[in-house]
Amino acid sequence: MAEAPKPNSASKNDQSLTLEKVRQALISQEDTIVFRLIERAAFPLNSPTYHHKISSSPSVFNFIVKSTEALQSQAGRYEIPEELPFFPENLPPSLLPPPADPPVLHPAAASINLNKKILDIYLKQLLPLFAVPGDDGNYAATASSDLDCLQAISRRIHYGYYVAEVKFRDAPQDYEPAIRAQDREGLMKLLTFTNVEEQVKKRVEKKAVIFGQEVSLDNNTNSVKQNGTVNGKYKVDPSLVSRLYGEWVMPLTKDVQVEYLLRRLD
Ligand SMILES: O=C(O)C(=O)C[C@]1(C(=O)O)C=C[C@@H](O)C=C1
Repeated sequence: MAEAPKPNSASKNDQSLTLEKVRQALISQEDTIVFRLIERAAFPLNSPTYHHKISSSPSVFNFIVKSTEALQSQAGRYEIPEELPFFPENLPPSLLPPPADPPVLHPAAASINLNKKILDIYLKQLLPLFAVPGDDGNYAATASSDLDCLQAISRRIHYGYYVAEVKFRDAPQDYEPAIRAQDREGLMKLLTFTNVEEQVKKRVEKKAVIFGQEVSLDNNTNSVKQNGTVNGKYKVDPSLVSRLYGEWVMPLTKDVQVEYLLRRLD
């Protein structure tokens, strides 16, 4: 029986890997990222989350993330190539049998992990932009919401493995010379589509407008005007979501692609 399509992931079936499907998966992941940012923005910054010691951990954030990752590792989360832990040290192994499907990616993917950088950017640059100052005491829920955001963003960025793989398979003659020359700049140029990036930024901004509206029963709810400008107050600032993609998510996805391609012929 044919498998139902999985729009959030194009990785399951080797034969079905096309650039269109991979891009479709990235579009679907945008929804997850925007919703999770909206959830996080419902809490204030709650800065004690990041420095209140708990048990042997330096913070509630650290405690929640490490404990959740240990549990999810046992349930097989990190057997999926694009799912990467933020604290990989001493994780318990998966209790599930290894995946039966043949691997889609070159083994080099396993050596590319930008999570340290993603975590640093998230905590130092993103959070202060998305979360309003304040402290409501909900530290565990805040940390858990942070992990939801981080996992969705990290997964999207490491999905660059599949984008790179499909681009390589579609045009090995274009990519091989740059790979052999280990030409990062050349590879970056080959895999960049400025028009697609502009569409992504516009679409995520629009999603933040649509998903982040206050819904009320009167007629004065926020609206997208016909000229594309927006009206009203949103749960997460739509221009920030566009900026998140333009300054961090897409550049890091491209870094993953370059790193993967550099090793693709090993
Ligand atoms: O769609 C692609 O071709 C991608 O490589 C993905 C992506 C992105 O991160 O959204 C990255 C680089 C391209 O310039 C356009 C978009």
